[in-house]
Amino acid sequence: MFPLALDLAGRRVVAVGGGPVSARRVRDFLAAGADVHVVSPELCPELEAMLGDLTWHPHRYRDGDLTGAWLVHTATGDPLADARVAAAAAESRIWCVNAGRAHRGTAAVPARATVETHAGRVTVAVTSGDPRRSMAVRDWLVGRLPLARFGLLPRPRRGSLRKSA
Ligand SMILES: C[C@@]1(CC(=O)O)c2cc3[nH]c(cc4nc(cc5[nH]c(cc(n2)[C@H]1CCC(=O)O)[C@@](C)(CC(=O)O)[C@@H]5CCC(=O)O)C(CC(=O)O)=C4CCC(=O)O)c(CCC(=O)O)c3CC(=O)O
Ligand SMILES: NC(=O)C1=CN([C@@H]2O[C@H](COP(=O)(O)OP(=O)(O)OC[C@H]3O[C@@H](n4cnc5c(N)ncnc54)[C@H](O)[C@@H]3O)[C@@H](O)[C@H]2O)C=CC1
Repeated sequence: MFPLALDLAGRRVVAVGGGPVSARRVRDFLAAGADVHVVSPELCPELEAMLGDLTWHPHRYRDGDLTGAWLVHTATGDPLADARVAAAAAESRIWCVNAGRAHRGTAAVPARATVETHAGRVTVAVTSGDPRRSMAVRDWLVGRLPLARFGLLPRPRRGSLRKSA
């Protein structure tokens, strides 16, 4: 895997599936300023609460739903549906996170944490292929960041050390 930082601002991200895993990632896509479209016949309460900030397509995934997307995320709980989404994304050369099957997508979400400093945000991202290990390494690293060594001052405010996941 090759780590990249994506500028999602104003860009269409299509999330297929309306459950808690989709909700967790959609929350962060929205925080990054993405134009989020959710394709799912139903939404969990966390996604319902975000309805004012996203476009909901209330049906099961079908051909054409990925049109215009820069990034696709699929978490339907149905391996066949996820595989269909991932295959359509690959066909159109759109990066796709397949949350149900790590090795059937073309991208993965690393464990992340953002520290606010006087000079802006510093984000730590860890990927290892094993989410629990990545979370543990992320927690260890971010708890020990020697900001002063880099001439940075922590900017203490509510949520200044935010695990984004
Ligand atoms: C490959 C990857 C692809 C992708 O991006 O989706 C992937 C795949 C899978 N995750 C699964 C399970 C869980 N994942 C989490 C949590 C996180 N998962 C994240 C990333 C990734 N998960 C990508 C790898 C990134 C890397 O390289 O490390 C984190 C780091 C980032 C984020 O989500 O933002 C986030 C940290 C949240 C935080 O920071 O707090 C938890 C814990 C929880 O939910 O509390 C569980 C339950 C575990 C348990 O129960 O033990 C399953 C099995 C599903 C099943 O079997 O049903 C698969 C599928 C598979 O492995 O095939
Ligand atoms: N990558 C990760 O970090 C993690 C991944 N998972 C995996 O993510 C997947 C989803 O998990 P949850 O959100 O808990 O599942 P869930 O079953 O609660 O939600 C699935 C959602 O997808 C919708 N859906 C089902 N078929 C669809 C289709 N054909 N088109 C569009 N939407 C469809 C459902 O209506 C529901 O809203 C599971 O495969 C789970 O194993 C679970 C934990 C963490």
